[in-house]
Amino acid sequence: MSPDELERHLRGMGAERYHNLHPFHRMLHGGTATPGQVRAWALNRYYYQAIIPIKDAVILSRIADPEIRRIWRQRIVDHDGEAPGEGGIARWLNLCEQLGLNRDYVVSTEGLLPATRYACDAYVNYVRDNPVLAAIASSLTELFAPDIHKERIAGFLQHYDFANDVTLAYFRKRLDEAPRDVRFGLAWVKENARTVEQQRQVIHALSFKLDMLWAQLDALHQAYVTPGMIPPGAYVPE
Ligand SMILES: O=C(O)c1cc(C(=O)O)c2c(n1)C(=O)C(=O)c1cc(C(=O)O)[nH]c1-2
Repeated sequence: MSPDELERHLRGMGAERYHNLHPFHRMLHGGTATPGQVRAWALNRYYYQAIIPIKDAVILSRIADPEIRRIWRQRIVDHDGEAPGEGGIARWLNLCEQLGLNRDYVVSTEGLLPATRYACDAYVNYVRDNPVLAAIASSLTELFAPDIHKERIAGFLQHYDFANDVTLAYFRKRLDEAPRDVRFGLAWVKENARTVEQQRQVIHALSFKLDMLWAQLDALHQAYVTPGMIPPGAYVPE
C-alpha cells in the first residue's frame, strides 16, 4: 500500500469499529444514561486516563531519537500538568467530583470493573512488548477522538444538568490536543511503515486498540445496564 492507502485503510477501520458506535456510548451521549451509569462510566474511564501517561512514558523510554522524544513527552505533560491541579487527569477528577463521586475513592480504583483494569493494563503491556512502530500506531484511535468528544460535549449540554465549564473542560481541551498529537503520529507512521510487514504491524496495533476501547464499554454495559451483573467489589450506584 502507498502511505495514503494505509491512511485510508486505518480511517476505514475507525469508521467501522471505533467505540463511538458502542451502545453504551450511544446511551451516554443520547441522554438516556442514569446518573449511576454516568458515574460508573466516569469512574472506570478514570483508570484509562491514569494509564495514558504511563503508557506514554513506556513509549518515551523506547524512542532513541531526542527530536521524537521531545514531541512525545508533551503527551505526558498534557495529562499530568505542570503543577498540581493542572492537566487532563485533574480535569477528569473534577468531572468525577461534580458527578458526585468521592475523589479518593476514584483514585483508589477500588470500585473499578475487573475488565477495565485488564483492558487498560493490556494497553501498557502492548506498547512495551511490540515494535516501537506498533506502539506509536496504537495511539492512532485519536484520529477519531475529536468527533466523539464533540458528540459528547453536545450530548451532555443537551441532556444533562451536570454539563458545565468544569465538567466539559476535559473534552474541550482534548479538541486542541488530540489533533496535534495525531498529526504527528499519523505522519510518523506513514513515513515509517513502508514494508508489508510494517504496515501489518500498524494495522494490528490499531485493531488491538479499537478492541481495547470497545471491551471497556462492553464491561460497563454488562455491569451497569444488565440488572444483577455488577461484579463483587465494583462500584454500586447509590
Ligand atoms: O473519549 C474518548 O473516546 C477518547 C478516546 C481516546 C482513544 O481513542 O484512545 C483517547 C481519549 N479520549 C483521550 O481523551 C486521550 O487523551 C487519549 C490518549 C490516547 C492515546 O491512545 O494515547 N487516546 C485517547
